Amino acid sequence: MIELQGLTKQFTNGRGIFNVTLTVRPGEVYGFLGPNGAGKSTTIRHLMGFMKPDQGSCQIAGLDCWRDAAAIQKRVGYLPGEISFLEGTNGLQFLNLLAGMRGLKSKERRDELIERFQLDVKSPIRKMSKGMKQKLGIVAAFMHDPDILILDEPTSGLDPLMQQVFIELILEEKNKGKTIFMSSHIFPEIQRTCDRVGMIKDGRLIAEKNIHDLQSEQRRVYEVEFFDLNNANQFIHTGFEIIGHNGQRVIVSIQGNCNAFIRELAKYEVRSLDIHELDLEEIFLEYYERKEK
Ligand SMILES: Nc1ncnc2c1ncn2[C@@H]1O[C@H](COP(=O)(O)OP(=O)(O)OP(=O)(O)O)[C@@H](O)[C@H]1O
Repeated sequence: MIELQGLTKQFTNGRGIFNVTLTVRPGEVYGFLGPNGAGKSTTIRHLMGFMKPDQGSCQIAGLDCWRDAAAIQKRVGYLPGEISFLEGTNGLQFLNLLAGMRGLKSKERRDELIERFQLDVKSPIRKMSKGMKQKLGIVAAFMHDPDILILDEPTSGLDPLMQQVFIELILEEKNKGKTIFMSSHIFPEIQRTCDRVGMIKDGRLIAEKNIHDLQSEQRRVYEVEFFDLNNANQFIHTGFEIIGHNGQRVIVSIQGNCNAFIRELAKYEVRSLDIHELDLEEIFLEYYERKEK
């Protein structure tokens, strides 16, 4: 549904995106992760046809993002990273203007979204807070019920309650079979909504993972407290990766299958066992660190 093929854009300062190739399948929610300045917005601007690639191409639903930009902008629900609004309008006037441009007749979906996000649409846009403007941008992106959504840091500026409302909206859209590409810094929302994640760093896609694979290949950290100090001392020489040891307490890191570890542990009297599962943020940092070595 969304295809990027060797997408490259180098700015005069040498920064940009380089040879980005990825595919988002119909009905998939794809999370695009990366630190500040990694190239997420630049990639998204190419998808929306606002930038012409130096090399490579991108397509949405068979349309070329640069050549067929107008058709893409009409079809796709887009939330920019930084939204520019028309001066002197209020929220409702802005939404009406967009609805007019899209030839949108029904106001039902729009009003439902306004209600959900508790948006005061009568308020002049210049008086709106960052979060209010973000909610207005979300309503604008979703109100024409598009089957493809491209969202640049969609929850930026939203409070935790509204982040939750947003996650529920994404899950609903996903159930309806929508194709969603979204960039984010916020790991729990990616973890809860996305099927696959791509990680971009310095303009290059450094990893692409199915969210379940990412979770299953992840490392777990076990904190074991033995009854007997001798047992603890014995255990640390059995070949497992020990990342901490203090008296009867031993901290062990296990990648993947934990059977051998459980079998070894069963030989001792154990007072307590705590398991710490790395969350997506920690996994992501591990990936970055590995790539740096
Ligand atoms: N028009 C431009 N001219 C020159 N450099 C640019 C331009 N747009 C982006 N860049 C540079 O390209 C790199 C990628 O920027 P981009 O905005 O795509 O990053 P991002 O991943 O969206 O970051 P953030 O999370 O901070 O929004 C940055 O180093 C940025 O300074």
